[in-house]
Amino acid sequence: MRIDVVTIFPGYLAPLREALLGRAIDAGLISVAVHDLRTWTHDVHQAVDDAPYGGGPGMVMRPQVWGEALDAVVGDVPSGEAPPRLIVPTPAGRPFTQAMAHEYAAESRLVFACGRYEGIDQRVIDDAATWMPVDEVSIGDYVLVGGEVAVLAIVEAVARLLPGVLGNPASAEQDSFSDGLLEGPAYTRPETWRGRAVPDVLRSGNHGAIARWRRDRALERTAARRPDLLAALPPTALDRADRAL
Ligand SMILES: COC(=O)COc1cccc(COC(=O)c2cn[nH]c2)c1
Repeated sequence: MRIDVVTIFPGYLAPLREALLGRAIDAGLISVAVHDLRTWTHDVHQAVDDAPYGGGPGMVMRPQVWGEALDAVVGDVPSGEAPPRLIVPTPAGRPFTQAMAHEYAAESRLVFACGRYEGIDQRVIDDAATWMPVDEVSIGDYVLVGGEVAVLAIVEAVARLLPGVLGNPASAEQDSFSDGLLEGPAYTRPETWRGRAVPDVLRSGNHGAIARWRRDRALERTAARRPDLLAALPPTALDRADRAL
């Protein structure tokens, strides 16, 4: 997978080259190119923003700069080849989910546009949408200073789904949300720690009982923390034993 990121703070994306993702890049599973948006400014101040039409606080990112940047970064899409998907992290976006992470993992190329200030001039999005799919996505209901942190989160969530990136692919299959529920509690040695023992069932070797116990804990946690996920489950997802909980 080829990943391009356009940002005014390229250094913010350095963590992509660490650890797991760094190894995936070295293994050639992912290529990451980070581009400084100011490359496409032409004034001495390298201005990337300007005052908002209609007034109001803050600044808006200029369309000319972004337009040239995306033209250059995306480049000419060879005919017959699918264009890359442009992903723009924004508080006003569609919620990013594990299902979307799987969709993105199937793409051969992703381009990320990191907005700042009050955002990018809407015409950049509207223009880009005429020649590639554009997703405005939110990683949560809060406001960051810029899209870079969101790109780190999205790239990590997507990259770990790519074959060969995770040492143990099974753990991606048993992710939280993979069965629509939150992951339950996990334990490792020692058997007792600060007077707290590991639940006996987990040491029983009874795999049926262990699976039941884990599902019960996942259902309890989901009901307590994310009743919305429980409500969204298809009726067939809960068996009789689940309902008895
Ligand atoms: C068209 O899109 C834009 O103009 C994006 O502009 C901005 C402006 C400020 C901050 C951000 C970064 O995203 C978030 O804060 C965010 C994403 N998820 N949850 C919070 C992006």
